[in-house]
Amino acid sequence: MKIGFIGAGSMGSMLIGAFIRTGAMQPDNIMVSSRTPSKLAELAEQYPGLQIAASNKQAAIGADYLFLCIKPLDFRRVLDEISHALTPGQIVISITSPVKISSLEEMLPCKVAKIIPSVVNAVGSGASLFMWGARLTKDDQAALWELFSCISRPIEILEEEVRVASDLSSCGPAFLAYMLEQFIEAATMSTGMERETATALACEMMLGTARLMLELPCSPSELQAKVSVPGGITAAALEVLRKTTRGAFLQVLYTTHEKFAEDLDRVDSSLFPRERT
Ligand SMILES: NC(=O)C1=CN([C@@H]2O[C@H](COP(=O)(O)OP(=O)(O)OC[C@H]3O[C@@H](n4cnc5c(N)ncnc54)[C@H](O)[C@@H]3O)[C@@H](O)[C@H]2O)C=CC1
Ligand SMILES: O=C(O)[C@@H]1CCC=N1
Repeated sequence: MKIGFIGAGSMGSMLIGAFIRTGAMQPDNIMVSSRTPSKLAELAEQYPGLQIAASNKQAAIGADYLFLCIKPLDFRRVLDEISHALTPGQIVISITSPVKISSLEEMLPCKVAKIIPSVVNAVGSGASLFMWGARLTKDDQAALWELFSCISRPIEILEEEVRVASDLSSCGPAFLAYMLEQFIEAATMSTGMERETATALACEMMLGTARLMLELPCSPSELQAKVSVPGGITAAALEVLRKTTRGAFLQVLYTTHEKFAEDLDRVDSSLFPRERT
């Protein structure tokens, strides 16, 4: 078994670490290439046995799975380097939303899957968003599903809904971290509570809130009702929160979708410069 990774930034390193820690991958089976050599040295030191590739092509040759953990506008260069080294039986996994499966299948001779991870997969939590390329067999799909089950909850989505799904699953941790930051800041500023205490309370609360909604299960409104004693403190404060944040997430989604539409155009022009511009 050979597993190649191209790109060892935030997501490449996260996936390698999570797969190794859960025993889903052995370091000896992994070969990584990246534009940033310091990241590669760090990974090799952290996971003895992991191999550093001299080039992207070397990481690609003979890999059963090849993860492309690079940004959308880096795809053209990397695909040009590796496309001739790939064969039909290999599986390329792209983790980036604006590069379409159809584009990858047009440019590569192998099978393709698009799987969007989330930073929270680092702790075996969160979802991974699955979109299948046309060349994958049922066995390929089952094997990828099992692999990602070790670090996340795989959820199949339509490629057309990748933006909103990524907003919830992959951008979401940043959005909620921002809101927690505001909550913690308010607690420490207004009462003088230690930041460490406020942070621990807020994090445990967030973890428990999500678990309760999934495990009980209950809807967000049911959970609000459970906590809000009639005429009590939470109900009064929720009114303030509703007024001050109304429409905030519609604005957030409007922003991500607008940026995504621009990215799709830029990626398409970079992948197919003559044909489609
Ligand atoms: N950061 C996140 O939470 C998530 C990111 N993604 C997607 O994952 C992709 C990677 O994101 P990050 O890891 O956060 O970015 P990053 O900037 O941390 O890492 C990108 C890596 O690609 C390497 N690279 C660039 N050009 C290269 C080339 N020609 N050859 C070899 N390596 C090259 C860079 O050296 C860098 O290590 C992006 O497309 C992003 O949209 C998806 C889900 C979540
Ligand atoms: O901010 C970004 O563009 C990436 C996509 C999903 C999460 N991070």
